[in-house]
Amino acid sequence: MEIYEQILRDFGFSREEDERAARLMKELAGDRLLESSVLEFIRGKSVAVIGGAYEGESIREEVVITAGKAVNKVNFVPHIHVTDMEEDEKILASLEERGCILVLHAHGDNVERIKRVVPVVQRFVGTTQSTPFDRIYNFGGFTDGDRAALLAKKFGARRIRLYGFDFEKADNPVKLKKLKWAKFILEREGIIWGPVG
Ligand SMILES: Nc1ncnc2c1ncn2[C@@H]1O[C@H](COP(=O)(O)OP(=O)(O)OP(=O)(O)O)[C@@H](O)[C@H]1O
Ligand SMILES: Nc1nc2c(c(=O)[nH]1)N=C(CO)CN2
Repeated sequence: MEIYEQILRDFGFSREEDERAARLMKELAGDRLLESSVLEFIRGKSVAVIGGAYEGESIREEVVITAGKAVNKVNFVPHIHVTDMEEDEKILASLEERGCILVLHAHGDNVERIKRVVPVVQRFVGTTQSTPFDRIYNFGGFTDGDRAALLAKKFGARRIRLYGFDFEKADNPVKLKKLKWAKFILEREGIIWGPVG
């Protein structure tokens, strides 16, 4: 069984609702959806991916990708921000204005966020965790952090370093279960290995 199907079962998510959310994102964004080629600049670069447990460690990589609410913990504009839009839409609009490429993820449980965020941003890369279509992409992964790392891998990062990834640190059981999947996916992709995290 593919990982996505295992995740659907594990959490009781619905593929149909994920797909409906992705179609809604497409409808609301239309030709404001960016081609994935805007991410090609990653090729050959060292990439830092910043996760939710980030505590200000210094970053030396050429490209910085923030994941989800981790963006609230950095004091600079990342090159790319990958999110299922739990952050305030004003933050997302402001990041875009300041040159950050937004990678916005549609899933069955963030339909209200799609309706709220898509109208207030200009252009963005849209993603789904189900079947991709028509400029709604699936670069792999599940949580914001592992999706960000898989995106870096897909676009040919020379090296990927994770900051703020602590797979044991969560304030509720669902979050902990999500982090377990993130770890599993990152290990399977060879982005982390052994007893890391
Ligand atoms: N201890 C941690 N707490 C939160 N996130 C973590 C942690 N360790 C790694 N991460 C990664 O950092 C990402 C961004 O963290 P954040 O706290 O914003 O989570 P989130 O917005 O709830 O993410 P998601 O919606 O993907 O669950 C997560 O998606 C996860 O992949
Ligand atoms: N349907 C659905 N998909 C997801 C969800 C979620 O809560 N529901 N959460 C995610 C990362 O937090 C990623 N994908």
